Amino acid sequence: MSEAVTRTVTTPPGLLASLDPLLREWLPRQRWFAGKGRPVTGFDLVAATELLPATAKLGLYHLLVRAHQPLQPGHGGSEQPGDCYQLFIGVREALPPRLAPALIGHVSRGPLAGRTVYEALHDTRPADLLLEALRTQARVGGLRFERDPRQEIRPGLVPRLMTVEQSNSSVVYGDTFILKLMRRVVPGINPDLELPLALAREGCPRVPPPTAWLVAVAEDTAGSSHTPEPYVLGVLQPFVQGATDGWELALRELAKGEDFVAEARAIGRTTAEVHTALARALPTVTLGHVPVRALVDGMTERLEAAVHAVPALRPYAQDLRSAYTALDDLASEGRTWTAQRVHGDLHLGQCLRSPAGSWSLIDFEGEPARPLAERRMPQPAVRDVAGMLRSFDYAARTADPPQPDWAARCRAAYCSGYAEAAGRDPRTEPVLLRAYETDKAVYEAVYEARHRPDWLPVPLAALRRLASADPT
Ligand SMILES: Nc1ncnc2c1ncn2[C@@H]1O[C@H](COP(=O)(O)OP(=O)(O)O)[C@@H](O)[C@H]1O
Ligand SMILES: O=P(O)(O)O[C@H]1O[C@H](CO)[C@@H](O[C@H]2O[C@H](CO)[C@@H](O)[C@H](O)[C@H]2O)[C@H](O)[C@H]1O
Repeated sequence: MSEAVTRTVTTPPGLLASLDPLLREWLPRQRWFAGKGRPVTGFDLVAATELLPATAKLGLYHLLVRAHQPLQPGHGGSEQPGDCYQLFIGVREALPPRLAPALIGHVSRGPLAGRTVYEALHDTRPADLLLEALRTQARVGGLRFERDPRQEIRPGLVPRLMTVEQSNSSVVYGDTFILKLMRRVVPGINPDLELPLALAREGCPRVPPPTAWLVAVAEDTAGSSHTPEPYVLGVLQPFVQGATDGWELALRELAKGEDFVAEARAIGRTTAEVHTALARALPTVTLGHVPVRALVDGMTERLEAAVHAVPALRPYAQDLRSAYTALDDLASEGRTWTAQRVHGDLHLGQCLRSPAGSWSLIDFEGEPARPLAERRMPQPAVRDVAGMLRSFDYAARTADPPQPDWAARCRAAYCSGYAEAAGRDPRTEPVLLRAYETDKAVYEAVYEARHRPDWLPVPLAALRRLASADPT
């Protein structure tokens, strides 16, 4: 094992002020920027670490910045603290043409005046530096690069930034590892590291085990906690070579007019294996009437907020509420459910099939918009099942004409596969399943209205079905 490299570093005063006007314009254009639709009016520096001095030919700064954004209209027009983002700022005299898409801008004042700054993850040297820091377990300023000492990282793997649509940014190293760098970050334990680590300890082969990770200790004055909790900023894990994700595969089969039942069954088995391992690895709790009431209240609140944000939901709202009250009624009759840690945002895109045909699950951070504490709470495993059932429906609706029978066959096969591996069939819990499917489709309606309005009819069609007396 290599010795940890510890460096203390200082960053030039006035660094953020000099970048401010450029970042205000650049940040909202990034796919991973969570505050779309509201301008950025300024920044607070949460942490800054110099990874390469800007005095050299190539400089590199690691920044955690909190973006100020005015509140939505109707909230008095004042500003809220806003989200904290992880940025990798490269500094050069001028950008070579291959880095043109990475340009942030030309700095006109302050310590970097006259230099060009850019998104450094596009560049080989900064990406190399991150892997090397993880390999050597470096400590730089408040940044801690850590790794599982049992896993080897070969030096010199060639990096490439992934170009897929994603909520964070990932760099693939030599088709051997993938480093996911979180963008919107909050202090505290991130389930995207916590759950794969717990699954690796259980020996669950269905989730790539974290090889190394990056955390930061930073005092954030906007945070409520006085003892600063570390931020989990990145996770390195083995890259599944030649993998196809379930979404891509499902669409391909649909286009060919082929069934997807064998794969749906295999994904069901995989989900159940992961759930079983999570229930062994981390605490489970029994949900009685009081916690179920809280759950139902949460679902109802999300529905009310969604109806406000997406008026097209209004005609179904009353009937959808009944999906939640039915669950509450069961709980008041004395029914209880086991809750455990779950994936939290499971859909076909989170299932990877290796060329040999085995499935893995990725991306355990949960629905990014929900608070961390909520994402880490034990929940009925049916929640993930509901997410997958929604995903088969999504896939079937991209076909022209939509293929509801295809979806129904996949949904049944998925539940059968789940039952084979878990020893319990999610369909024996129709009330719970309907409540969670409704909650997910409500989330999707808001997500689509915000990000992909053309897709809004997909969750709306599902909500129409779920609002009917027989939602099967
Ligand atoms: N271990 C892995 N092996 C191969 N590809 C992966 C792996 N992990 C993630 N990917 C690819 O990277 C994409 C983004 O990963 P994900 O964890 O879903 O990031 P995000 O949360 O930013 O959406 C996935 O859709 C998948 O294509
Ligand atoms: O990309 P993330 O994993 O953060 O998830 C978000 O985006 C997903 C879309 O990319 C969204 O998923 C919805 O669309 C999928 C098809 O593109 C479909 O398979 C899912 O079932 C559906 O929920 C996801 O909800 C959102 O959190």
